[in-house]
This record gives sequence, C-alpha cells and structure tokens, in this order.
Amino acid sequence: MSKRQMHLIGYVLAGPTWHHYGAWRHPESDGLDMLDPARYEEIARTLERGKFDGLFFVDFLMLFDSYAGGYRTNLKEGGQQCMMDPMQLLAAMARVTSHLGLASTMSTTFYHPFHIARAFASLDHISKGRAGWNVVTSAMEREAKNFGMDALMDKNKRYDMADEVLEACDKLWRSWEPGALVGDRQNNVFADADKVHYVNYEGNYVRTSGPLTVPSSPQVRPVIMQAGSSPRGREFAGRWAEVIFTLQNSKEHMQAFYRDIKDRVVASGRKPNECAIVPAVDIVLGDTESIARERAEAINEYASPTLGVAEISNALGVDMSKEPLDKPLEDLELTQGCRGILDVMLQGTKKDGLTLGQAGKAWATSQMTPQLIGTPKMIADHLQDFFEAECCDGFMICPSISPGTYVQFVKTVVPELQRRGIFRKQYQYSTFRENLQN
Ligand SMILES: Cc1cc2nc3c(=O)[nH]c(=O)nc-3n(C[C@H](O)[C@H](O)[C@H](O)COP(=O)(O)O)c2cc1C
Repeated sequence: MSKRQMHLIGYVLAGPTWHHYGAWRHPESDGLDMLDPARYEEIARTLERGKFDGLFFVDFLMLFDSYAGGYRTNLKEGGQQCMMDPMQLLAAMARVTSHLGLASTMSTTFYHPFHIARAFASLDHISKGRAGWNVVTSAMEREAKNFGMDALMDKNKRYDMADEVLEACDKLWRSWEPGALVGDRQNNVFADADKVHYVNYEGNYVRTSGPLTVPSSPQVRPVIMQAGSSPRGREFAGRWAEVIFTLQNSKEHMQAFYRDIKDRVVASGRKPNECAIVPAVDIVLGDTESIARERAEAINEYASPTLGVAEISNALGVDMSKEPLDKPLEDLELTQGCRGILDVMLQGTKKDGLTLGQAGKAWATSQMTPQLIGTPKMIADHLQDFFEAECCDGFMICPSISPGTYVQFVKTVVPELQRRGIFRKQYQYSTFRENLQN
C-alpha cells in the first residue's frame, strides 16, 4: 500500500510583510514589489514547480489600527497589510500555472453570497477547477466601519450568518446543472433553460433568488478553507471546511487540535480525509545548521517587538500600547477581541512565561508558530515527525523571506520529502479538490 501523502499550502499576502514582520527590510526580500502582479505570478510558478497543493491569500479589509490609536506604527514599520484584491491577483496566477490550487480569503460578514458565489465560480472557470475560498467571518471593528456598519455582530451570530452564506452560495453554485450550456449553433440552442434554476434562499441573515449568472464550474464549488479556533469556529469548520489552517505552537497542541477537528468532521457525516488540517510552520533554511541559524538570527533582527505588540493588538482588537513591555502576558486582562488567537498566544506564554515585549518579538518573528531552522534534511525530519505523529495532514508553509524561502524549499526540502515517499512527485489530478483528497 502506498504511503499517506502530505499536503502543502503556501501562505501569501498582497503586502510587504507576511508571517515575519520586518522581513521586507531584508535585502533579498521582494516585499517592496507588493503591487506588481509579476511577483505573485513568480511565486505561483515556484510553488507549482514544488508540486504544492495550492496557495492562499490572507486578506483583511482595513489598515490595522488597534495600536496607539491609529495605523501609524503598522504603516511606518511595514506590518501586515493587504494592499490589493487577491481575486484579481489569483486570476493572473491562474494564467501562468495549470495544477496549483488558488485560494483567497473572503468575508461572509461583508460580502453578499451572490457576489461570493459569482467571484469564486469565475475563478474556478479561469483556473479550470483550482479555486479555493478561505471563509472568514471577520473580527475587526474597523472592517465593519469600512462597510458602513456601526459595530460587528457578536462572534456566534457571525458564524450563524456564515452558515447561511455557505448554504446560499452552495445553492447558487448548483443553480446551473452541468450540461446546461449547449452551444448548438445549428439548432439555435445556446443553453438549456430547463437546467438552470432559481434558488430562492431565505435565511435569517441572507436572501438570494438566483440563478447565478455563471454556469456550473469544474469543481462546482471551490475548495472551502477555514481557520476558526473558537468552539463555534471549530463547529463551523467541522461542517464545511476541506482545509483547516491553524496556528499551534507545539506538537501536543497540534495533536489535540487534530483529534478534535477530525471528530467534528466525522460527527458532521463526512469522511476524515475530506478535511486536511494544515498547521502553519515558518521555515528558515541553510546548507548547514550553522548557516541556517546565522540566517535566522539575521532575519529575526528585523522583527521589532513594538511592531509585534502592535500586531498582537491588531489580532486581538485591543490596544496594548499602554501596557509595559515587561508585563507577563498572562497578567493582561482581556475580555474582548479574538479569543482564538489569544489562546494560541497563551499556549506560548504558559510554556515559556513570556512578557508582552517577548511575546511581541515572537509574534513578529513567526506569529508564535514553530520557526523551523535547519538544513533541508532537518526540516524534512521535523515535517515528517509532525505528519506521522498525527499532528496534521500537511502544512501551511510560511516563508521567512519571500521569494527566497519558497525557492529554497522547493529546490531542497520537496525532493527530500519525495525521496521519503510522503509527498507527490507529479500532480495526479487537475483540480484542487482531487489533489487534496487523494
Ligand atoms: C492561519 C490563519 C490565517 C487567517 N487568515 C485570516 C484572513 O486572511 N482574514 C481574516 O479576516 N481572518 C483570518 N484568520 C482569522 C480566522 O478566520 C479566525 O477569525 C481566527 O482564527 C479566530 O478564530 P475564531 O473566529 O473561531 O475565534 C486567520 C487565522 C489563521 C489561524
């Protein structure tokens, strides 16, 4: 019997900084090309050369401004910013690749299901069956204000609404039966209208009549991705998600998360392999261990604790600019914000007893996910160990530097994983979903 195969997803953001805040300052970084589509096309080509399952764009609909009353620190120091619409970049990436899955984040709170369904069905056609949607409910008050709302709904309601948006989108994607497009010039039959249907979806939060304007696409619906970590987020993921991203900072936490989500997937009537769980890992590579360590040190020099604390403030939606940097993170009183992310950070502090300043530095370095530093063989050992210890089905690979880490990873770590028989040598399938589930 052939060995279980690992799945790899690349982490991409249309901005200067990805997981490693400050990496844009490194002389080898392409961070300043964030507005150039050629940057993203090149990343897509690289990941496809490495036979990655896919990549996904993080997206937030705001400039982060929870720290010190504004966006000054985040903008000045080049923190996380989503400077272009990922759907348009994905269309460009689709045209230079043929197998790589192409996914974007889109918010169920701010976009109407008709818009979402139309955008992803179009991407699925453009990419010939490689579209993916990272479903987020959005947790930032500023995003709500950007969309004309006074405040965000509470988290449980946002997830209730997300369930409805998914149901409505699913109906819209199926509103054209396969084969509805006929294209018979002889008999003047462009489409078979009997195979196109109104959906008339009526929920408590969303309504849509349909049909969609876009004919049924190769995957019918995009691969659904999700990253919820609260109990309600996990319940949602168990029902819908085909890929789950997670930030976990130790093997034990990864294993507990893995078991919990797989149980939820099965409880929702799905097979465990219908949902791939991919924790984030940050990678720093070198030909020898000492070169890799020197490289990590040089890159991590650029990670500023202040920007890290600003980004923690953004992640939690709570301004921490007045808190002393030497205050233990566990002593902070937090009652609102993004609880799932706080839990991930607390995992780190419980283990290491970090202060806020140290947490800022760690967050700026890798958002507290494991930063794997070493030779290609050492990195492959780590990944294989996590993979075989039932921590995950694969990884979301976060490059310390774009595009260098991806280029090195594809050239050196991927062949090592392939030699071990735990990662594909060739794509077997043409759609994102088939590559993920087989
Ligand atoms: C790896 C990862 C990527 C994420 N990407 C986004 C994103 O692009 N946009 C967004 O609004 N939220 C993003 N989130 C936040 C999640 O959607 C979710 O709100 C968060 O993990 C908290 O989970 P909860 O809502 O269940 O508490 C991401 C989370 C993780 C772990």
